[in-house]
Amino acid sequence: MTPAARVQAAIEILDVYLAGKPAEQALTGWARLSRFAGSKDRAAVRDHVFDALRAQRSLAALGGAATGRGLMLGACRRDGVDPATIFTGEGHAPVPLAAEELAAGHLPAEGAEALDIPDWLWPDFSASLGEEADAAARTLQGRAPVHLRVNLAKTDRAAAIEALAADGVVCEPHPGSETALDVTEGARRIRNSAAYLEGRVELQDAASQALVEALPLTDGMRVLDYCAGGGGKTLAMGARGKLELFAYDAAPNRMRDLPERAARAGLAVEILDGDGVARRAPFDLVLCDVPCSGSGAWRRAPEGKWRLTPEMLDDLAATQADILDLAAGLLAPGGVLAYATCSLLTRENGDQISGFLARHPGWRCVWRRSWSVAAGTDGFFSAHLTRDAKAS
Ligand SMILES: C[S@@+](CC[C@H](N)C(=O)[O-])C[C@H]1O[C@@H](n2cnc3c(N)ncnc32)[C@H](O)[C@@H]1O
Repeated sequence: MTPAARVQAAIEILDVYLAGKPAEQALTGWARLSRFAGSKDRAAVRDHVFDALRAQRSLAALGGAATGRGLMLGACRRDGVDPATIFTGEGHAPVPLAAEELAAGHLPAEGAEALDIPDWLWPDFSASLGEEADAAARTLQGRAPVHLRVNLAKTDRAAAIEALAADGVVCEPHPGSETALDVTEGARRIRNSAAYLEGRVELQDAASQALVEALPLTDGMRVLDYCAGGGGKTLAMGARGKLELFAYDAAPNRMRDLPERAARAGLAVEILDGDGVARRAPFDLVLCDVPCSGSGAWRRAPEGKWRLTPEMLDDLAATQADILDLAAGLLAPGGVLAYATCSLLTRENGDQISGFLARHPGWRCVWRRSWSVAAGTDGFFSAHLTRDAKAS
């Protein structure tokens, strides 16, 4: 495919997304009908689509329309590419721009539009991040780094770097965590590398790893990952010591790959349903990596930024509080309730902790930390809560 044909494919996919289909499904639908597209074409089209989604609002302003063509025209204008070289109408290129399209478009207004944050969220976003708000929003307009977690139960960082390099994946240690690698070249080869296939490394953001590194885990502990999802943090916890590991998720289907991933990592994880959680309680540590806005990870999942509504945020906040209240009842005396989000919003972070402490006298927060996207990781928040011995 020519560069212009790739842009035309992105335009078509973006139109399907803008009509309401999730971007991944729109991409898969296009790929199915486009057997002629090679792997480089597919990767380039995907990059166009996700680059446009991260900056959907500002590109629509620059391109004069919230359509596939408007977004890709906005991208040309933003990147200093002459649109006439792409919108040529030759072969599979986008048809030439009409006079109205050429005349449309404006510089995005300073603030939420230029920074690609929904208007309704901007007050919350800027209050949560203070002086860092603009820089964080700008970071979220760009691509996310690719990080790996070295499974210390199987190898060490230096050996993992060497093994990955042999398969064309170039990495360097990431300062955010002792297990983290920053992939600087060859990210698309990771899934076929021997180190990945043999469970010596896993894909995981460095802040996720640091959050698990901070958990007070010691051998023999009974640990429940209460919102386990795909189990990224379950496995990271398992690599930290000889734990009795349990995983639960309200959507059990999300844990479907966990047994295979655990086996690859050399770990045993008992998957529980709701009754199983009650039966196997109490636990020494319960990690609640709760459902959230995902605002700290909007570089990876930019659709979340545009699909989030005030009502969804209200529902998420209520669920987060419910999960904390329920998980508190699953702990053994002296146990630790660990809360985590990949959110940048105070409402989902510090406010949840103060709300919990207000509802549960006798509990205190013994540790908390935020990770900013400016530090080259996803944005995360985590806090550890425990109950005073007298109150147990
Ligand atoms: C942020 S994701 C977890 C990601 C996962 N810990 C990881 O590291 O890959 C949040 C998870 O919480 C689950 N969830 C949502 N509501 C829940 C609830 N009320 N109780 C338990 N899990 C819930 C979702 O299905 C989702 O998988």
